Amino acid sequence: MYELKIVTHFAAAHQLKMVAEKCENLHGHNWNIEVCVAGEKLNRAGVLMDFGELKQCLNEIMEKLDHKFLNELEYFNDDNPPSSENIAFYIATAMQEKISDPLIKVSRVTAWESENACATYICP
Ligand SMILES: Nc1nc2c(c(=O)[nH]1)N=C([C@H](O)[C@H](O)COP(=O)(O)OP(=O)(O)OP(=O)(O)O)CN2
Ligand SMILES: [Zn+2]
Repeated sequence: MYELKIVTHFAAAHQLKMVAEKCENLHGHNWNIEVCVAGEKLNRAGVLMDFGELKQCLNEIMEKLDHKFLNELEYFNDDNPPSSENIAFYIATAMQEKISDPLIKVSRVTAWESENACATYICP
C-alpha cells in the first residue's frame, strides 16, 4: 500500500457552542491541513497519483473555506458546527468526490487549528 500526503492551510473565523465558553465568541484560526490518500497500484509513471493533481483538488476546496466565516457556509450548522473534527470530515468527503480514480482512497485528513491541537478524520 502506498500513501501520499499533501499539506496546505487556510484562515477562517468560527464560533463553537458547547465547547469552552471562550469559543462562543467569534474568533479565527490559521488551520493547517494534511490530506493523505492511499492505493495499492502505481501507474505507468511510477506514481500513485500526481501530487499536482491532488493539490489542485485540495486548492479548490480551500477556496470555499479560506477567509470565510465558517458558521455561515451552507455545509455547517448548529448540528454540524465548524469544529476541527467536522472540518476534517468535510475536506475528506470533498476530496474523495474530486478524485476520479476509484482505486485511490482518501485515508485521513488532519486539521491543525493551532500548533498544539488537531483533529484527524480516519476514513473507514
Ligand atoms: N475537540 C475539539 N475541541 C475544541 C475545538 C475543536 O474544534 N475540537 N475547538 C476549540 C476552539 O476552536 C478554540 O478556539 C480553541 O480552543 P483552545 O485550544 O482551548 O484554545 P487556544 O487556541 O487559546 O489554546 P491554548 O493552548 O489554550 O492557548 C476548542 N476545543
Ligand atoms: Zn476556534
